[in-house]
Amino acid sequence: APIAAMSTGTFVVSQPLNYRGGARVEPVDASGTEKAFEPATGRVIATFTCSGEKEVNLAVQDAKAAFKIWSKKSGMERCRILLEAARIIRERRDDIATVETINNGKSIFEARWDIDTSWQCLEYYAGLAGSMAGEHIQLPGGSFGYTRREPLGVCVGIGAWNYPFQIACWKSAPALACGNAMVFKPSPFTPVSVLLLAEIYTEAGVPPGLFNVVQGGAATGQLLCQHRDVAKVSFTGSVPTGSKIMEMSAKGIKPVTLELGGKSPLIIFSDCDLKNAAKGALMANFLTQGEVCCNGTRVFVQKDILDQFTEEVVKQTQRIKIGDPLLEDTRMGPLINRPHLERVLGFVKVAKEQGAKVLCGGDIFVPEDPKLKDGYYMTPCVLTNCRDDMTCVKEEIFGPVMSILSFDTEAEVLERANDTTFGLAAGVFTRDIQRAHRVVAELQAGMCFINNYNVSPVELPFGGYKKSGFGRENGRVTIEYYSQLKTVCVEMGDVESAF
Ligand SMILES: NC(=O)C1=CN([C@@H]2O[C@H](COP(=O)(O)OP(=O)(O)OC[C@H]3O[C@@H](n4cnc5c(N)ncnc54)[C@H](O)[C@@H]3O)[C@@H](O)[C@H]2O)C=CC1
Ligand SMILES: NCCCC(=O)O
Repeated sequence: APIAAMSTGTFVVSQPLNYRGGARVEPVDASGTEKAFEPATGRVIATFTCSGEKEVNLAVQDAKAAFKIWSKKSGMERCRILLEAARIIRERRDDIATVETINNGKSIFEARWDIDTSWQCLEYYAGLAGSMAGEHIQLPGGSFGYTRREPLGVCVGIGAWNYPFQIACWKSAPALACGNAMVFKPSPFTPVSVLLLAEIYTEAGVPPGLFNVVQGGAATGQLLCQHRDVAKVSFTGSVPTGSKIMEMSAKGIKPVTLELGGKSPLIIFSDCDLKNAAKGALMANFLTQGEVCCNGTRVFVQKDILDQFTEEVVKQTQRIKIGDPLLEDTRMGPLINRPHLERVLGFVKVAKEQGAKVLCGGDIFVPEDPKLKDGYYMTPCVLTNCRDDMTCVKEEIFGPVMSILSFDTEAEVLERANDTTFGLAAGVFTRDIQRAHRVVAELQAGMCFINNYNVSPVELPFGGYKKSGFGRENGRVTIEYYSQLKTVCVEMGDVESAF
C-alpha cells in the first residue's frame, strides 16, 4: 500500500537506514544503538545501529569514488539528473510528507509544504548547475587569465530533527549541483525520510556513492567532521554543537556552514494590518510545534494596539487544531520527544514564576483518540507581561511558546530587538514602507521579513548573523559555499625573467 495511505500507529521501519554505494546497507560496524519514535503515539518505529569508524570510512570512500565521475560531468548533465530527482520528489510528495509527519510529528498539511520547498530547491540548483561558469580576464600583450568554479570534494551534511527531509535537500542540492559528493547524517531522532531522498537520487541517475547516509549521534558526527577526506561540513542544529563542529573542522582547515539557533524579534507597529500581523505572529511561532530555528518568538507590539493585537492572536491560537498529525485538518502535532516536551513546559513554568501571564495554552494536551495518549502534545502558549530579562524572552525554547512584549518608539524597539547574541531572523509589520525598510536595515539578522514571516522561497539566501551561524543556504550565493575558485594565468609571449 502507498505510504500516504497509512494511518498513525501503523508505520514500522523494516529496511536498513544506512545508504552507501547506491543501496541501503547494514553498517559494517557500530558505535551503539538508537531508537526512533513516532511522536504522535510514543511508539518505537525503528531501532538502528549508529555508524562506527569503519562504516563512516566506507561511506566517505564511496563518495570519493563517485566524486571522480560526477565532478567531470558538465553542468547541464548534472542539471538533467537533479531535475529528474526533483520530479520524482514532486511525484512522491504525499509519501515523503507522510514519513516526515510520522517521524517528526508535524502536521501532514505542513509536511507537504516542506516537501515542496525540497523539490523546489533541487529544481533551483539544477538551473544554476547549467549556468555555472568562470570569468575570462584579458592581460597585457595578449596574455589572459580565466577562472574555473570547481567543486570541493566530499561534503558532509549534519541535519537536525525539525526539518529532516528539507534540510537534507537544502544541503545536498547545491552541493551536488556544484559537482561535490555528500555523506549525510540525519539527527538520530529522525533517521527515516532522508533514505527516500538517497533512493530518489539513485533512481534519477547519480553515480552510486554520490549521496550516502550514515546514522548516529555525536560520535558518528565527530567521525565525519574529523575525517581527512572530508572537504566541508554543513551543519544545522544548536549553538553549542555548532561551536564543536567549527572547532573540529578548524583542525582540518575545512570550511563550515553553520545554521544555528535563534531568538528572533517580530516587531508589530500600530499602523499594521492587524489581522495579517496576528497571522504573521502565528506563522512566526507555531509552525512545526514551534520547533523552528528562525521563529520570531519575541513579539514586540506597539503599546496603542497591544490589547487588540493580543486579543486577535489569542483568538487565532485557540482555533489551532491539535491532534493526530496525519489527519487533514490538524494544524499542530506532538513535539519531538518526551524530554523536549518537558523542557518546553519547564520554560512556561519559569515564565509564570518570573511574572509572565499565560493568556492561553502552555499545558500538556491529551487527545481523545486513545492511540495518541502516549504522544508528546501541548497546547500552543501565548505569554504576556513579559520583560526583556525573563528566561522565556532570552533563551531559545524551541516549542510553541510566544512571548509578547510592548514598546513605545521605533528607536527603543530596535535597541531591544538587537539585544541578543542570536541573529538568525527578524520581522516587521507596518503599512509605512519607509519605516519598514529603515527598520530592517538596522536589524542584526540574516533573514528579515516585511509583512510576513517564515515563508521559505528557495531563491532567497537563508542564514544567520552573530551566534546564529554563518554561510548561507538557498539562493545563488550558496554556490560559493560549495565550490572553490581556480585562477589560471596564461602567458602568450616570452617569460620576462628577473634573473
Ligand atoms: N537550528 C535549528 O534548526 C535547530 C536548533 N536546535 C536547538 O538545539 C536543541 C537541541 O537539539 P539537538 O537535536 O540535540 O541539537 P544538536 O545540535 O545537538 O544536534 C544536531 C545534529 O548534530 C549532531 N551532533 C550532536 N553533537 C555532535 C558533535 N559533537 N559532532 C557532530 N555532530 C553532532 C546530532 O546528532 C544532530 O544530527 C534544540 O532544543 C534547539 O534549541 C535543534 C534542532 C534544530
Ligand atoms: N523552513 C525553515 C527552516 C528553518 C529551520 O531549519 O529551523
